[in-house]
Amino acid sequence: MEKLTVYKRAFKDLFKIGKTYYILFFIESLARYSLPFIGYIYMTQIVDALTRNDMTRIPSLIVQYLAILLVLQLISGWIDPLVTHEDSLFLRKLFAEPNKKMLTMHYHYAESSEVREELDIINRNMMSSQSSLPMINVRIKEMMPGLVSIIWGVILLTPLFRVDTGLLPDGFWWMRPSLIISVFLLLIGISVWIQISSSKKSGELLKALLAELKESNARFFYEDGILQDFKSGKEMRLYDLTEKMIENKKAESKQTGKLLSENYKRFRAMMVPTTGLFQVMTYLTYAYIGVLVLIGALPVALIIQLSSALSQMVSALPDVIQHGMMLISSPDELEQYYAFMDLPDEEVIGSLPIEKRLDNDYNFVVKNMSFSYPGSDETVLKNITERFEVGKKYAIVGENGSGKTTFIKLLTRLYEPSEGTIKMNRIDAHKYDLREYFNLFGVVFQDYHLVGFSLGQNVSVKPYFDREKVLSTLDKVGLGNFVRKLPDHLDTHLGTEFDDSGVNVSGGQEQKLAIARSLYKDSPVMILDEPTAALDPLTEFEIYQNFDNLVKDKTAFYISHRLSSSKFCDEILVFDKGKIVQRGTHKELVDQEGKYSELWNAQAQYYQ
Ligand SMILES: Nc1ncnc2c1ncn2[C@@H]1O[C@H](COP(=O)(O)OP(=O)(O)OP(=O)(O)O)[C@@H](O)[C@H]1O
Repeated sequence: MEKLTVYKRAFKDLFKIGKTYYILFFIESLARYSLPFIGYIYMTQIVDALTRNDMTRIPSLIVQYLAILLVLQLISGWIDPLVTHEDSLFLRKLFAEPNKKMLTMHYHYAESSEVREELDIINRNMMSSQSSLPMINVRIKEMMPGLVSIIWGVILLTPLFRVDTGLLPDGFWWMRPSLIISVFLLLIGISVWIQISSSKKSGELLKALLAELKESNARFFYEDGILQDFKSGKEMRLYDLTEKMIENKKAESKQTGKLLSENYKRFRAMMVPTTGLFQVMTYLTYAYIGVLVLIGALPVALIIQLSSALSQMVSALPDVIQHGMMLISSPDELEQYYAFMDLPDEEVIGSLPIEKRLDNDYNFVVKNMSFSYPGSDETVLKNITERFEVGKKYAIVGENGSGKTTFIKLLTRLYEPSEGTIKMNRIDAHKYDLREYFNLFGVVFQDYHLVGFSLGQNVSVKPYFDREKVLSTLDKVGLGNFVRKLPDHLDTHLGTEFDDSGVNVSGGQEQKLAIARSLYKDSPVMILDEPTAALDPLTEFEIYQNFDNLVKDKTAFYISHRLSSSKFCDEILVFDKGKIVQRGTHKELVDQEGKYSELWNAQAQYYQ
């Protein structure tokens, strides 16, 4: 993307997300920073009236001035709290954008470590407001007083153009305002150029510095995350990690602080020539205005207006230039931000609606399916061809890393096959609307996540839910009575992060909640990936016994390392190194030579 396009897009996005905030902010800034200039205008007029002995004008000038002052103060006083409120809403929305994107982008990007690292960097950049969209926002805020001063400065300096040049003494032709203003503009141009080149240098220095700090920053935020996560508290205590981490953080903060303050000093040093030049220009212009008044080419009263406008403008200029330079100094981060935001979304793929069927007749056929994870050369699934019948229970077994979970990710379309097809009811699965396709599956993954909502909301995944249905689902997984005994029943918060009256459940109970969530969804296909790993043997047995009742006439896939569980399934698929090497009932496979009997016998010997 071209630099200019990136900035245009960034401004557009900022104004889109923070439209109300910016409108209020502009009005408030205009009202607040115009106040002194209104004062200069009226002071000039009052002094002018006094010098002309025109006393009748003075009362009306004072009334006008006070009225305008009151209106402007009322506007800024009334809008100020609104701006603060809108500002915090706007920043929340702005910071949420990349995280929202993470939830809408195609899943394979969201799972890639590179993309997650990019999100981390983008979030860090955003939090520090050193780059990316929040940086532009900060610069706009910082530039605003200066911009208002410059606009007013230009307006108030216009009387210079009305100077009667005929009054200039002979030989003082060079004092013509047009010439002086041209020299003035030229000097401003030179200062801007000096400032631009020093800002460029400082930008490069800052970039080099940030690159130097990249690793230490990443470690700093990673350790921060661990220190803040109460779940890591057990290990932190038992392995005495807290002290070490705090020491590391102190050392890193010290090093970062030192590097940043050195850079700041260098930056200040670069500013010296520009600030000096602006000062000299100010003095020269004061002298010029003085001479014009002395020779009678300008009314005395205008000294107030011209000199005040000039000093405000000249002191605002270096700031505006500096912030402007900072604003255009980080296109790389913006490009990185937009490369992330432009990753394809899930919705873009597939649009066919899925017929709602009460008989759950959704069948799946996998043909010559192979798969490698994006960016990896390893073929994780190799040429799989299988047909699955509606309403059957399938066990998926195999050693670690044999491809079981990956197969489920492809079946559920979290990933697309690299080769081959998955057909659902004889149509390519990727042609279906993805949201509707996802709804076909109730899944419990190994790394399931429950969130700090109420128990009822966790099971239903909805803010308002059918309490009877949730309780009967919890009964099915053996949690009903536990929840009924809690003082707040289904409204009890899961975990105590946000609510002290919440409940911390055991690993097994969490797993039961995750199973209940997938049952409540009542999808035609159930997938349970290691759903009983944290359950005690008795509960596990109960769940298996009850499995038919739990999944009813749904098609079910059941991944488990405890092979005894596969006995409850109609068929077993045995994965080995990315291939399905055996398929059949437990009875058929256990007596056959092959991977299944090998695994079965290996496990059985521990129970003899
Ligand atoms: N996101 C990923 N990116 C790259 N490779 C991956 C990713 N997830 C899994 N793999 C690799 O794919 C292979 C199969 O992994 P998968 O999780 O499907 O195995 P599994 O049979 O479910 O294992 P386990 O029994 O340990 O859960 C492994 O070699 C794993 O390292």
